[in-house]
Amino acid sequence: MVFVRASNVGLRYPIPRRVRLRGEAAGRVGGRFQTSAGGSRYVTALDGISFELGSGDRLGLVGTNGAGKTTLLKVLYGIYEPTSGTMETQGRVDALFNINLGFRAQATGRRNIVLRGLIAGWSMAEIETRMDDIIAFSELGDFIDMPFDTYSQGMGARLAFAIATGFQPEILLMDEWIGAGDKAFQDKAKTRLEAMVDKAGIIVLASHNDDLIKRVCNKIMTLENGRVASLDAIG
Ligand SMILES: Nc1ncnc2c1ncn2[C@@H]1O[C@H](COP(=O)(O)OP(=O)(O)OP(=O)(O)O)[C@@H](O)[C@H]1O
Repeated sequence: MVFVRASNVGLRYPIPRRVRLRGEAAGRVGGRFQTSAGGSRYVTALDGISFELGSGDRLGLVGTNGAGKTTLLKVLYGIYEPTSGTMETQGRVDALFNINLGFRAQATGRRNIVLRGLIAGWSMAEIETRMDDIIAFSELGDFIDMPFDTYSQGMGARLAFAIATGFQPEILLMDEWIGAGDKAFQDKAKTRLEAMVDKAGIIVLASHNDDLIKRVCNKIMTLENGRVASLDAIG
């Protein structure tokens, strides 16, 4: 069974001692500055976040700059442990929220496919059987044997998307990366995402693009300064 369960999740980033804050009025963007009883200072990026997702759910994360969307994706992916509350996920998770994350710059596209497959827990034989499909979907042709750091942003995005979906994650986490692909690729990517959802996966998509959210998602969560302002079904 595939699920995501967030219970009262909080995440605080420590503020280095050398940083001097001059007490400006609270801004419209970002998390909240807080000071603990012991005098340590934090940016509270997530505060009391609770929600549950099951098979076929596609959650759109929206909110102003600094509202906590990327931080929530990172907690979901396991990059950060919540500083309070619990985040439980069941299912194979892959992420597409920083195109360069998890790629070896000097390795070829082909080698990166192998490395990502191994990290996701697939055997070499299983990786080989998916390799042609991933390369074909990326449309990189001979560029697949060029080093990753020679790719344009959109080419990197194509490979990242082809890999993340090619290894059939059950939970796919994404942000604005999709804007990096050209129009033809975005259409193709959307069709592939829909097919993935049909197989009863979970998608969490953080975006400022309302159209994209409406096309892909069935739930929408608005974050405000790290808190859930609303969580609604759409569609
Ligand atoms: N490494 C860090 N150290 C300190 N504060 C951080 C760090 N990373 C993020 N923050 C803060 O956490 C808050 C939430 O940031 P986050 O990147 O999650 O926002 P976001 O909703 O994804 O924003 P955007 O729409 O601009 O991408 C912001 O106030 C940001 O300054």
